[in-house]
Amino acid sequence: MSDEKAVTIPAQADEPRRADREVLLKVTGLQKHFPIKKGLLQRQVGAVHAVDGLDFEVRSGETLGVVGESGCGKSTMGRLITRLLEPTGGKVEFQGKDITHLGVSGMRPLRRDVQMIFQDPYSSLNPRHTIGTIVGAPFKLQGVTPEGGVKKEVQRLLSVVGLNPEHYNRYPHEFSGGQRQRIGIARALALNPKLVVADEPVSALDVSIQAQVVNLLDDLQEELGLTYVIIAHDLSVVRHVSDRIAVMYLGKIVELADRDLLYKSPMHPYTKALMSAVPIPDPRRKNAKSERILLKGDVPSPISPPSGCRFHTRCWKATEVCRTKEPVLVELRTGQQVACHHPENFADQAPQDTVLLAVAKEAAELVADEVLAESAETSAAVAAEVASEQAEPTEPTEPTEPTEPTEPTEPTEPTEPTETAKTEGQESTDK
Ligand SMILES: Nc1ncnc2c1ncn2[C@@H]1O[C@H](COP(=O)(O)OP(=O)(O)OP(=O)(O)O)[C@@H](O)[C@H]1O
Repeated sequence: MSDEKAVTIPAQADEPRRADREVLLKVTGLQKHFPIKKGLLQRQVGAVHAVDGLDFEVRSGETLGVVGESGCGKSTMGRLITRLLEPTGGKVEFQGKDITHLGVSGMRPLRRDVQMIFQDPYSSLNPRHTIGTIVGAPFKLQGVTPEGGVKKEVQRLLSVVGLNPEHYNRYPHEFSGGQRQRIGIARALALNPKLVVADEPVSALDVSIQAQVVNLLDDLQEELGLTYVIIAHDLSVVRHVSDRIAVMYLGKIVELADRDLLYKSPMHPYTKALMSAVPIPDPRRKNAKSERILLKGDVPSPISPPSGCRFHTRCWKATEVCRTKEPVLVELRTGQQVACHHPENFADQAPQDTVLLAVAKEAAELVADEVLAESAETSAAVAAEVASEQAEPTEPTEPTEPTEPTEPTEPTEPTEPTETAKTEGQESTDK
């Protein structure tokens, strides 16, 4: 079968800048707390804080990658923004319209514009229906008759995703995993959506097929002008397709950055740990020793998340401020927001707080020495680079970043390389 046929469409010239594009999706303070009920009376005894205050926006035509370990709330976030779940708090706006609490009938017209692709192509397709019925179902549900009829349109969609249109009458079991995911993609595209939320679209697939499906999504985006939110637990999946990446930890975004910035100089220690877990073919690192950061234990329970910075129980940089004060997600560098008191590759945001917590010392034992040394070095080097970049414009004495952090009690010294080097050095010696 024609499963892995790639759809190649030339890249579009002079794309508008991201900032000039329409904000398609805007999420403010988004929360989902699943109640925990007990006893005969089903009284609520607690809640799973699956998503606990997300703020981000997605602009038309861009791809936002969302990554994080299992259980950090990625899927719940995906279901909230597609309104398959009702948020507990916060706001979801689509094209400027508040859709947070729209009911079934209110959501109906929007269902055309927002579609979801699911992780498991085996369970998401009804085995008793032909792929013609499956891909044509959205037309039936929405009462839409495409030009030329449903069959013709379904066959067109099948060929768009690289499947043989002649296989219209076949059943899902006759297809491989990669082909089934293509069927799922064809179904999601049927109504010509604006936003597609793909929840781990390739993680159930064989590694050899993953790249083909990711490339297909990429090609379709260019051809159809789609906007994606792609959820993955693995940074390698989102690396090549995302414009920006949000890193989630225990229901929160800890870092949200332009893809290149994130890979070049991750700021949150959690991002750095996630990245070090993925072998990245980087020629500059080919002679480097193993830089793996092993994270201690599992993600803590979202029923009672840790105080302050939720990552402090596993972070090798955690100090008292991390335990007591929740860091705010702020734009420390243009295009890079981070919620951390002691970011990597940047000036310390709480330089006065240098005594490591006991858990941090334990966590540091799992971090390779090279990483700890590199942490100190790169922070100094990047801060120096930032300082020299900022020295180039006409006002060489102006040290401020374009966007000011909103945290008023945390005065930052983003461009002071010696401060970073000193703080990082202090931390290293503290260990
Ligand atoms: N319907 C539900 N009722 C109660 N708790 C839930 C429900 N759905 C998800 N959770 C919990 O919310 C937390 C976040 O789950 P979610 O599936 O969103 O995480 P995830 O990052 O997508 O993980 P995975 O990659 O394993 O799917 C988990 O602790 C999960 O057990």
